[in-house]
Amino acid sequence: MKVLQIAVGIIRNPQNQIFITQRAADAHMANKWEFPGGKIESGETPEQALVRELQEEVGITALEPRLFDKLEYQFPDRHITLWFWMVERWEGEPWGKEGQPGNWVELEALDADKFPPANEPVITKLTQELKAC
Ligand SMILES: Nc1nc2c([nH]c(=O)n2[C@H]2C[C@H](O)[C@@H](COP(=O)(O)OP(=O)(O)OP(=O)(O)O)O2)c(=O)[nH]1
Ligand SMILES: [Mg+2]
Repeated sequence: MKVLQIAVGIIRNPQNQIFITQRAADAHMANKWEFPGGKIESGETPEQALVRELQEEVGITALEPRLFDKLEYQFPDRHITLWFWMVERWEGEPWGKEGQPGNWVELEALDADKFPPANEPVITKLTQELKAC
């Protein structure tokens, strides 16, 4: 059983849009949409991993990310811990740097069915927060 720690960024602009990317057809959770990010490597803090992954995958440097949520999820073949960072300031403009599709979507239009099942609670939390504003 694989045990993985994952750091991902919820990249949110002032118009309440979120930048999401699509996973490759040959990856775990193939073709699902995701918050960009990836595995925390040994010796890295979750925040360092987030900054590195966002540079590698979407070409931005996250500034002052804040931890929004931390979730555990058991897949049939792996157990993951997801660190979700809210990223509201960054340098550069996000794009699908590894050739993956990327899109800005309205926060209220985020569809949990298009994401891996592990993301459902965080998507609910995000859309509820918006209603509370
Ligand atoms: N990036 C990302 N991964 C997610 C999300 N939700 C979710 O369950 N996952 C899972 C899918 C994968 O099993 C794992 C992330 O691994 P990854 O494939 O992005 O890892 P990585 O970027 O380091 O890629 P690699 O080069 O090691 O393949 O977490 C999400 O919103 N974003
Ligand atoms: Mg990744």
